[in-house]
Order: sequence, then C-alpha cells, then structure tokens
Amino acid sequence: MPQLAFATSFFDEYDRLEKHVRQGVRTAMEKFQQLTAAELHADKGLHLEQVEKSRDPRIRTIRITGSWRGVVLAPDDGSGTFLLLKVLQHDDAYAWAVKRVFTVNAVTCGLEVRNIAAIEELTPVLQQAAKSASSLLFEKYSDTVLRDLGIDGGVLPAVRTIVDKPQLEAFSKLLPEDQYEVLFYLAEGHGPDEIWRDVVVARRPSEKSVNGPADLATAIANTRDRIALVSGPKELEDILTRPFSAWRIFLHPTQRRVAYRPSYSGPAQVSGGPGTGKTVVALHRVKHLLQKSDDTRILLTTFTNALADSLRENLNLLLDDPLLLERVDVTTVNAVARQIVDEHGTVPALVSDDDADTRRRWQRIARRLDLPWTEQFLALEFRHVILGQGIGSIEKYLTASRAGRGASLQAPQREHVWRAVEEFVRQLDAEGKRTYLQLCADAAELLKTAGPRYDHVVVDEAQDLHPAQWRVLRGLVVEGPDDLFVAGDPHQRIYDTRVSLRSLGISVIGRSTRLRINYRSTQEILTWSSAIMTGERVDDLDGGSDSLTGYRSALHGGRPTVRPAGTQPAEIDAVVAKIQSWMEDGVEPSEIAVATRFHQFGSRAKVRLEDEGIPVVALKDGPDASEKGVRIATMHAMKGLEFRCVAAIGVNDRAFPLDAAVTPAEVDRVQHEVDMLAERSLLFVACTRARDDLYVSWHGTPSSFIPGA
Ligand SMILES: Nc1ncnc2c1ncn2[C@@H]1O[C@H](COP(=O)(O)OP(=O)(O)OP(=O)(O)O)[C@@H](O)[C@H]1O
Repeated sequence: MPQLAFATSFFDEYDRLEKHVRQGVRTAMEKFQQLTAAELHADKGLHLEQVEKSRDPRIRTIRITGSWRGVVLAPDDGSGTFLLLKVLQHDDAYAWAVKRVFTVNAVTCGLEVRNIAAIEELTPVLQQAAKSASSLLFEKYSDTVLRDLGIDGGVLPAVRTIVDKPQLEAFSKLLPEDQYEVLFYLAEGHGPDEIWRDVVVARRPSEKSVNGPADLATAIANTRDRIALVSGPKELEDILTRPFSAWRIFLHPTQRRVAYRPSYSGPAQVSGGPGTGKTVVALHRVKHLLQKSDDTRILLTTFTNALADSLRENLNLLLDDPLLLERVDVTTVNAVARQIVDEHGTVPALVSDDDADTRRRWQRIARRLDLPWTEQFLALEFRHVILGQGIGSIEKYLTASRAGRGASLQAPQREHVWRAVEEFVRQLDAEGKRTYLQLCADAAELLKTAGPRYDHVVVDEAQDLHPAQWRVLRGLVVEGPDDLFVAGDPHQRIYDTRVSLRSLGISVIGRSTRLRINYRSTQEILTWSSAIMTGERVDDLDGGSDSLTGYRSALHGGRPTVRPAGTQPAEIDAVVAKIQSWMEDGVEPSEIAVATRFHQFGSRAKVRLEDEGIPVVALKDGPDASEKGVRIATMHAMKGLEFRCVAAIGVNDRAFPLDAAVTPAEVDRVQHEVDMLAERSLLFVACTRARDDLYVSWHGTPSSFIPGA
C-alpha cells in the first residue's frame, strides 16, 4: 500500500477551504490509504495525472472537486510515498505545479522545493547587475565551502549575484529552504563551521544512516519540519479534522532536537527571542517525558495564571489523552508554594512584594527607626539580598555577599537594615500576612524536610522568576537527569530580578540551546521591535550575555504604524479607528489586543470602544479563547501571549520609562540600570505579541524608547 504524507505548504490554505472542498480532500486521501499504486493510477474519480510542461516529472494533479485540484509529488523510484503539496483552484494548481522542482539536499538529506522557473528567469538579469556591484554578499566563500553546506549547482549561480541582505531576503521564497537558512546565517556573519554544527547537522540524519543520496521516501522521512507522514486512518482523521496547528506537528530540527533528546544529564535550558517557539518546545518536552515512563509526574509551571491557562489549553491539544494529562500539574510557582504551605498549616493573607502599600510600610519603618535609607532601598535589600539568598539570621546577613548591589553596606549599617527587616516581618506576622516571595521562601524551607514531589519540572517564562521561586522548583524535583527543563528569554525580563541559575545549584552548562526563528511575527514587526533593545547588554540566566543576532522571521507583512496624537482623547479616537479598520479587514475582535502601561488608560479606551459598539473584554477577567471581544490589557499582562493585531498605546515619556518603576541611580546605581532595561523590555514584549500588524501610539512627547523617536 502506498504511504501518504502532507507538506506544510498544503496547510497554508487547508483551514480556509470550504467544507465541500475539505470533504473532497478527505475522500481523495482515503483512497491513498485504501488502494494500491496501480489502482490509484487507474482510479477514474481521482484522476492522478501528469502535469504538462511541469519541470518536475514526478508532479501530478488529482481531482478534489469540479474546480479544485490537489498537487501531489508521486514517487518514480518504487518507494511508494505520495506527498500532497497543495490544494488550489484548477488553474492556480497547474500554474504552481509547472514551476516547482523537488530535490534532495546533498548534506541535510531533506526534501527541498524551489521555484525553478523564477530562479532561471532572474539569474541572468542579476548576473548582469552583479558585474557593476562593488562587492557581493558571499564573495569570501568558495564554491567548495558553499557546496559543503548544501548549496547546489542550480542555486550557486544565483547566490553569486546577491549583493546584500535585502536581495537575499527577496530571494528567500524562491530558494530551497535548507539552503536559504545556510545563506541567511552566512550573511549574518556566522562562520561555516558554526553553521555546519548548528544548522546542517541539526537537520541531517545520523552519520550512520547517511549513505549516498537519499531516495524520495527517505528524504520525505528526513524532512520532519516540513512534511507529516501519515501512518494510518486515525492520524489522517486527526490531521484533516482537528483545527490545524503547525506547532503540534512540524518542529524546526533544532526545536525537535531539544524537545525530544532522550535524556539530559541535568537541568537543560532553551532560550531565544520572542516567538521562537520556546513554549512549544517546553510542551513537546513534557510529551516526551511522559512517554518515557508510565508513572512519571511532571510539573509544568510558569509566571502568571493567564500563562498557566494557555499552557494547559495547548497541552490538551498536544496530548489529547486524559491518562497522560492526569500526570501533569500545570500551575504557577506561587500557586505550588501556596499549596505546600497550606498542607503544613494555614496560608496567611498574601500581599504584594512591591506595591504602594508595601512601600508605605517600609517608609514608616525607616522613619520610625530613623534610618538613612529610602523605602525603595530597604524593599530592594529585603527582596534581592535577604529573600534572594534565603537569609534567616543576622549572622548570615552580616557575612552575605551583596554582589550586584550598587551601594555598599558595612557591618553596623547591616545591623540597622536587619532591624528594619525584623520589624517588617513582625508587622506582617501580627496582621497574619506574608508577601508572595516570603511564601515561596517558606515553601522552599518546608520542602527541605518534606522532599521532592515531581520527577520532572518544566518551566516556561523563566527569566522573571525570583531566586526564592527557583528554590521552590529545585526542592520540588528529584535532583538528577532531566530534573529541570527551563525555557526563557532574558530580553523579555520585565521585573527587577536578576538570577544566576548556577548560584542556585541549577547548572545548564553544556545543556543550553538558543532558538533563532520567530514563528509568530512578521520580519517587519520584529525589526522594528528589536530596535527598542538595540545597544543594550542583556545578561542571560547563566552568567553570560544574551543577544538577538541571527534572530529572524520567515513571515512578511506591512510595517508597524507609529502614530503621534496631540491629546489623550485624540489618541483614543485614532486607535478606535484602527481597530474598526482591522475588523473591516476580517480580523475577529478577539484576535486584537490593546496594550497600555496603565490600567486607567486601558479602561478609558475600553469605555470608548464599547460606545462604538465594539465588544471588549479585559484580559485580567480571564476570558477563555472563545469569548468575543477586543482584549484590553496592561503590558505586563501581555507576557507570553499573542494576537493577530496589537495596538500598544500611551507610549509617551511619562509611561516609558516610568519614574516609579525605576530605582534612582543615587539609591542604587546597578539596580537603576536593571530597572531601565526592564522598562525597555516591557515595551519590547508588548510589541512582539503581534503576529500580523502592530500599531504604536502616544500623546504628548513620545517615549525615548520608540525607535527613531
Ligand atoms: N515549529 C513551529 N511551526 C509552526 N509554528 C510554530 C512553531 N514553533 C512555534 N510556533 C508558533 O509560533 C508562535 C510562538 O511560539 P511560542 O509561544 O512557543 O514562542 P515563545 O518563544 O515561547 O514566545 P515568547 O517568548 O514571545 O512568549 C506560536 O503561535 C506557536 O504556535
């Protein structure tokens, strides 16, 4: 019986096809599972026929309905795998089919497609233009170097004409995917050896199985990031009837390598810019770990409730098996800490570690004890030094390292600070209260005697977790292989914590991977948003620094709209008009988000949208995915989420940087820098939530973070 496979290009349109066409696809595909190759060729209804003048003799069309055709790659080597490439209207299907050629990449052994007609047409024109160019993008690499990385003879002449990165980008849709990826990284300045190791080997099957050129079926099986093989009727049903989400099926080779590595000898980390699929990798890692054994228990955890909800929803999609889901707890670190403390007594009322009430409490204590420090300084000392290192006594505090703090404290000064801390804790105790971080510190202590309760802990959005929260996680899991799997992006650190995992006994050295392809936003949104962070040094979770080099998207769209307004009402009028125009273009209200720095501004925008009859919901009310309405949220609440269209409004000099969120340099110079970076990251996070369109506006003076402002 032939084998059936689907290419990603098929899914580009499938979800948009009308019901009867989708039914036609299903009927046709079932035949590929029921009939022999000879019967398929003879089937009158299917009409499997060669395409006249096609550049690839293996391309066939099949009849789906009266006017719809499928384009199929049919094996000519007896290997028996049919690959469905496209479903299009009759003429479009033929136009697509005649221009394409499929080849097997000599080094990755994957199947690639190129628009050969366009490459051949453009190459002579570009060769002519290249003669007068002062330099060429790939001139420093010999043909041998390029060939060794998989650039083949059909592509090489075109590659030799490319003068700069925009021209390479313009070629991207015509070139074979694996070859474009190599060229992109060379153009970004990565060396051939690094590209061989990180890009080519990641795609290549193991050395042992590479034995001469691959046949079509092997090449198809090797191309798991672009082709889904269907093993039986259940899988076919699954692919064609469930809402399609590419991330469930097609992982980039680097994503797959990280998620499905049989085992890590200790904690492992995946990092990468926004939208690079870190959450997707974390979810697949959970799937892998569950499949390793029948009784493992896993904690999948993250920062906020909204993120935990979204992880739970996506895990349901990925696993679709109640028995597997039963073995995973999906919740926030604070919620786990609360549960642990609850089991050992009653949880006190919880208060924020850093809100106006807490600051006022520190202020009163400083005044009463006649201390020379501001409330900000004391609060920071408590959070970052005392809770950060889990210090429980004056003796420990007197000798504690205060590395990374901007002002030094001698022993007598520390004794004064300690008195303030004791008073702060005493007051909260007397009122039956605890801050969230105190709760985590308590839970971490309790776990020291209670012992671990999970076999694996998988953490998403790890960059903002506080050391006290890390200690809870460390204590929850049996130390050893595959204990912790951590996903995070230091560029998205939006709170004031900086953590070195190593200092917490969590070393990911040698088990850390960076993802570089953004699957969410268009390149235009990415370029604009990345400029917010340009020139900033960002520390990673492991004592080094993190960069966005080589970070790219294969998606394209319009440039972000940047819109000044004279007054706040005028700014709101403009965003209402923008939302109306998105909706007129067919964007569902629930696919639109309005992000503001301040709650209040969001509420005003909400009232105004409601006046216009546009449905609106506040994200903090926890709407589920099916609830209608434009989402209104603070920028902090946008962390980890994504929307088709995002309007980031009120981005003026009063909101970014926000004075109240930034420690003055005279209080703590180092913390000042950390806070300023977190402010930038917050705008970066809000803007990178947009998939197709980004709109940024302000009234008054624009924030200095706005690129080009
Ligand atoms: N291999 C893939 N194929 C198709 N889509 C993918 C793939 N990987 C990720 N995506 C999609 O890209 C988007 C971003 O993925 P994800 O949320 O995992 O990224 P992230 O790195 O965790 O983002 P952020 O750090 O910005 O929160 C999601 O819509 C996800 O479904």
